[in-house]
Amino acid sequence: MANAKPRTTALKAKLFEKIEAFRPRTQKLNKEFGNVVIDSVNIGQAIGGARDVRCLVTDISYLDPQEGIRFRGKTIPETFAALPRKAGFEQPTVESFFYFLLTGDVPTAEQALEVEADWRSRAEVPAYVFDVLRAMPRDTHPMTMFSTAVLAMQRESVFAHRYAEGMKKTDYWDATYEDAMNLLAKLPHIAAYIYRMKYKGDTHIEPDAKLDFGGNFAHMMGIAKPYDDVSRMYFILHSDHESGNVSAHTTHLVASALSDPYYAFSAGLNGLAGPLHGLANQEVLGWIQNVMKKLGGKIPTEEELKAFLWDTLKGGQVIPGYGHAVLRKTDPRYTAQMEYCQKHLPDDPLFKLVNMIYKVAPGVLTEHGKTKNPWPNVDAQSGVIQWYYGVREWDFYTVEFGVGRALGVLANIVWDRGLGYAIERPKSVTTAMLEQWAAAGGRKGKEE
Ligand SMILES: CC(=O)SCCNC(=O)CCNC(=O)[C@H](O)C(C)(C)COP(=O)(O)OP(=O)(O)OC[C@H]1O[C@@H](n2cnc3c(N)ncnc32)[C@H](O)[C@@H]1OP(=O)(O)O
Ligand SMILES: O=C([O-])CC(=O)C(=O)O
Repeated sequence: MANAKPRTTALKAKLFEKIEAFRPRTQKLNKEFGNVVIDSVNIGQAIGGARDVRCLVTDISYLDPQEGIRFRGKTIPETFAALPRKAGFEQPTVESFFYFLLTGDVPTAEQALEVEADWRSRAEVPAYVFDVLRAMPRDTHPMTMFSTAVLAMQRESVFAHRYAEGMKKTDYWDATYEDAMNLLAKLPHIAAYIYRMKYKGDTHIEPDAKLDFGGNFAHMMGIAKPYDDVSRMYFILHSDHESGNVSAHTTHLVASALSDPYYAFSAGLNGLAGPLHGLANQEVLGWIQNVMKKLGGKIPTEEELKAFLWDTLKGGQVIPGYGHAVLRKTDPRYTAQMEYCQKHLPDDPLFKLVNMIYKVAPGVLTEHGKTKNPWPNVDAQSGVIQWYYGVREWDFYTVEFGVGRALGVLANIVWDRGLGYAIERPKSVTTAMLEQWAAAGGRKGKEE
């Protein structure tokens, strides 16, 4: 079994201190205030995907419908401003961000370097993972490959191993942390391997031990600067979006059965692969290319774009990259990437087209009258940047999203185990019960 040796690092020691200090807050709330009502559920929510039901807890990020995401209390610009940078980097390292996400403290440059060294020591991908990937048909979707690679490594799980040996409940967080760190350290290599196996003639670039997470990913992808900074920004922006989104919730749910982080994250990736969630970023590129193809390769006018948006809606399809289950304004992750494009690729034709969609689509969606949020989400802008730097195989984009999302969902399940969260098991009811409660004006008795 690889990577089974328990380690002590400053990050782990700090995390332990934080978890120990936090536990009494959760325990007190649960024991003394467990009956305090914080929400109620109506029939629309039971049928409609539990929208807005407040029944999950996380302190790692919070999504305000108007303002967008805050990581550990900081907005996106505040987060990027606060984190230390290495000389010559425009963006903070993923390592510094992960330290922040996990502990809530902004690391010093040295503390971020320690995470770098720690991940480096765990980065070797077992050879059988590549064998598994190579055994799959080459036209398999890269998300299927990515999720399979993660699942294949389940045999490495420190959590599963120690659980079988009778690990104490108070140690669950420790084994989860070890798995999370082992897994994170390997993801850039696995993702880049899938990319080059599928799209670059099966030629591969070995990792460079001197590089950080984002830098090494760019290096193994075979893409020159500033793709390293692009990757750092991309992974940080896509990391976490509180707990209710499909990938975070799935990871949390599966881990609540004490399935180890390999099982849980692989499941989360399968949710991210849905077109209403992470896969929307590949759908956006596909949709744009369709517009251009229909117009013989030329950039559409605003009127042509409007007509194409209506065609999509009348065809019963969604406009990918627009709308959101929680957000009611332009996603600040969209804005952050738009600002990057304005600075680095202002004249790119695809960027101009995406800006044109931003000008036209909210009006069309508002007139269409269905969506509660006509504004763009993160997926509307991310593909443009990848395309510009040469990653034009858009079915790969969700794999990059998944590498970023790992940071958030794995940090969350470490804390879940630290705070002793229970197995998740909401109650289901039947349609006949809903009809009965609808006729009675609510569920009055406690009979069912
Ligand atoms: C990283 C991420 O996961 S961000 C989201 C990525 N997904 C996309 O961009 C796909 C396009 N967007 C959507 O499908 C939706 O807006 C979602 C899935 C993101 C949110 O879904 P919901 O919370 O159910 O949205 P909402 O309450 O506004 O939906 C109401 C109606 O508007 C429709 N609607 C919502 N967004 C759109 C859109 N972009 N285009 C067309 N119709 C839309 C819904 O399909 C629904 O129609 P229905 O009543 O016929 O079922
Ligand atoms: O919050 C959501 O439901 C979807 C989303 O934007 C994300 O997970 O990044």
